[in-house]
Amino acid sequence: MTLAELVPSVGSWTGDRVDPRLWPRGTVAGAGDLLVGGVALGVVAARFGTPSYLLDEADVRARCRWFREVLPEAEVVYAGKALSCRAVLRWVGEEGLSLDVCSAGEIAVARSAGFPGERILLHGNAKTPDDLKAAIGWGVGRIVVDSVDEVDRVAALAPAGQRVLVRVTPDVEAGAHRAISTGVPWQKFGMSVQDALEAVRRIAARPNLRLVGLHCHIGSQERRVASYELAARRMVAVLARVRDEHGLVLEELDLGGGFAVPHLPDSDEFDLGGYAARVRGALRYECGRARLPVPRLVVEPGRSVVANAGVTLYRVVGVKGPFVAVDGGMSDNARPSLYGARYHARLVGRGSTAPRRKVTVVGRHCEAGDVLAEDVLLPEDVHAGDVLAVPCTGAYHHSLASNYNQVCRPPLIGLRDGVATVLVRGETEEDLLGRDVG
Ligand SMILES: Cc1ncc(COP(=O)(O)O)c(C=O)c1O
Ligand SMILES: N[C@@H](CCCC[NH3+])C(=O)O
Repeated sequence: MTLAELVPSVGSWTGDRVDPRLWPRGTVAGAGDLLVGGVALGVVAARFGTPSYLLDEADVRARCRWFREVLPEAEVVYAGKALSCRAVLRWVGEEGLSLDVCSAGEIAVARSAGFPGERILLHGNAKTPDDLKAAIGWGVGRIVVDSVDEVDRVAALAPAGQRVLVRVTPDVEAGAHRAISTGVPWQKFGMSVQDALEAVRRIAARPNLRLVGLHCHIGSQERRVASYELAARRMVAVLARVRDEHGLVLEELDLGGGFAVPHLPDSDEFDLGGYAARVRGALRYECGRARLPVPRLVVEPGRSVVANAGVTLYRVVGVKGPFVAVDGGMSDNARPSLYGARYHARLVGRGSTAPRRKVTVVGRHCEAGDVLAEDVLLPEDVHAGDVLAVPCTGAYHHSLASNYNQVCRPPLIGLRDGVATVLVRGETEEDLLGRDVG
């Protein structure tokens, strides 16, 4: 499907304003529809059905370049848990990013995409023997050790010279929700400074392991640059203790990801320029004070690479009072129910001059909490059969999708230069029944 086939008059695509922070860059409104990646959303809904996840390739690539340009001194590692499929891994790999994985399954996708093992980091608080074997089988560059007793498990399987990092909990409270705050002592990831020093001691005693750095990830959907700056300062203090107590000067400092993305119109983008300046300054200052060389910075963005490049299309099934019910829900977007996340929605595929009213877009699942978007303004004449587009759905939607109520998971459609391509096909009832062998 080409742009020319879809859009008879590109000149008419200049209608109402589309918030460029919320929708994929280059999204154009007009003629009652939105053009994303050069493709009209109403046409995509008709061709591929609903619900469908859409992903703008140019936008994903632009966001990869944004990280590399703003942080030229850093290694940028895409956190594949946000959205992992072969096409996306090829795009981020071509844009020069490394990759963070946390399971044998994610390694299988990376392998199948031909993502070089050398540029992969393995994470996980409970890496199974299969995860470790898959990682080592693909020759992953680095393994991030998450506990003291994991050192022995990694060492038992690792080849000579395996590079490792130690994950530290810097006691910085961050993240938009308790469930995604990962830098504090009361959650399961990483180690206290004391345990990290013990892990360093054990790693140093293992001839096949080479400790190259420390890691922390303070949380997700974090807006405050100051939280990262604090984490950077605390991590340099740990680097200094590793040097003082073990005589090791580590070359890398991985400060993780978690950079917040805008979910609603007019919300701010993460201040990546401010992050670069303040983290850079903090590292220089603290390393100078501790007489340490400034380590190579590693960052691990997931959502900020793919979230706003994604849009989900739903078809309205019915309207009841304030509720507009659609043909998807918590099986394709678990985030409102998991984290109280809020979303925007917009009518696409047809224009409407009807006055707007505040509605709640709800899903089709058997849960009262199956709410996709609260308090959104939609035209009063929205009715069954209409198509709604929900932006900011590229991260942790496809990857968190389920078959709740035996609903099939939607396809993932790539959009680029006016062409829509299936990246991951939608599930069918045959897929569901194929596993049910009892
Ligand atoms: C270790 C690690 N790195 C990076 C990320 C990426 O986070 P986000 O997608 O919020 O950038 C996560 C997930 O929160 C993580 O656990
Ligand atoms: N899945 C979460 C974030 C956790 C990411 C991994 N530590 C989200 O949707 O925001």
